[in-house]
Amino acid sequence: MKMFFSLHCEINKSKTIRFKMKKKKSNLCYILISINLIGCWNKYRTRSSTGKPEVSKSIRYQTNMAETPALIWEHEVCSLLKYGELIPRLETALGKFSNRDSAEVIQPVRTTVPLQKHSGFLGVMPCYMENEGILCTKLVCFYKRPTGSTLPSTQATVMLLDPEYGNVKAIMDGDVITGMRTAAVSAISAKLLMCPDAEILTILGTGKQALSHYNVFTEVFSFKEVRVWSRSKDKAEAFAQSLGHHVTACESVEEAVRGADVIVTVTRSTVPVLSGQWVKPGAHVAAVGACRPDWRELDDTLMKQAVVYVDSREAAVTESGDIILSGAEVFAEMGEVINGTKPAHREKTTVFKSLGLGVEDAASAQLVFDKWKSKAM
Ligand SMILES: NC(=O)C1=CN([C@@H]2O[C@H](COP(=O)(O)OP(=O)(O)OC[C@H]3O[C@@H](n4cnc5c(N)ncnc54)[C@H](O)[C@@H]3O)[C@@H](O)[C@H]2O)C=CC1
Ligand SMILES: O=C(O)C1=NCCCC1
Repeated sequence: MKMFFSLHCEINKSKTIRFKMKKKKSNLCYILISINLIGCWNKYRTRSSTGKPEVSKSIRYQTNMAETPALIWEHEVCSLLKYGELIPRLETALGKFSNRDSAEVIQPVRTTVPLQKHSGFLGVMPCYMENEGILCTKLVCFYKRPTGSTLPSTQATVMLLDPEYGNVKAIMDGDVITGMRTAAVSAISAKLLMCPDAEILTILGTGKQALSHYNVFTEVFSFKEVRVWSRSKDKAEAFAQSLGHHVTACESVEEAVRGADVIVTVTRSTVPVLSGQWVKPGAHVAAVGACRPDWRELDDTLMKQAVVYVDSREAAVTESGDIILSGAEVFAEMGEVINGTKPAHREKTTVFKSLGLGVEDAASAQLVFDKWKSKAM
């Protein structure tokens, strides 16, 4: 085995020898690979019989045989991901993203494939963080569901890859990651942009994102009052009751947002639901829905009176109907505020338009994987 291996390396290293021995090399490589595979399989079998089906990295190097990817299910992601650890990782990731240094983050605007027959989209969200050795992609389907539909409006899967070998290291549930990282980023926006004495939180929408936003906002901040609104009063009441007695269900958007210091919009609406005329001057709005260029949650009045922050400038002018159709100017990325290169106008009415970034998924997935590995050891 040893003799064959060194010969193999020589051939790989020297282009001249490769060229001269071309015919021989391909035959030889064939034999070498076969022998390596047999060697590898023997090692694999030995380990399997001891209960640990893993191929060592050196064997993988010779054969390009990958370890079996870890499968991390929803309940595991749920038990591993905690806002206390997630928020600092996301702050770092957003700061790096806004540096536009390709060794830190390469993350294009997501590719979106229309699923016309099903009124939905497949979003492909890759991200490479070279300095941290993180290569990740999320696949997320999201839909415009009709009223009363019980089908999920978003479903996601996240894949972590080894950037050197190209194999998949882990496939994990993406729904909990999407719920938690989106809410955590909104909480970061509020930490930076809401008035320091904020007392009233309003959540418009009562779905998955509404719940994750309620969870993180009440974990990180101490609001005196929480209000929720849904198009159906019954739904708003059921949601409020599921959260506890201190949450008020409101009949109209206006009633829910008047006087609120922080407003979270997490609806599937494609037309404006929140009007600037109801928003208290100095309030902070975290706008999470309306992630298509022709979808809206916020009206022109609000978009024009607010200082607009985004997660990504490129994504904002490609994907956000609220920004594109209102003609509002983007003032800064959240990462620029984190880096101190743009100010946080806490005293003004602010909108954080969230679209969701692959870099947020990458940072979250790496955190899940690190914790999963340390638990498995
Ligand atoms: N910015 C980001 O990173 C992310 C954004 N999203 C978006 O956030 C929004 C909420 O997502 P989920 O909570 O997962 O969805 P969900 O389906 O669980 O909840 C949606 C809520 O919106 C309400 N709703 C539906 N149509 C409405 C309308 N026309 N007007 C007012 N309310 C309406 C529903 O009753 C429900 O309360 C979606 O638009 C989704 O695409 C989702 C994930 C990440
Ligand atoms: O970032 C995400 O994940 C999503 N963004 C907008 C639409 C649904 C998923």
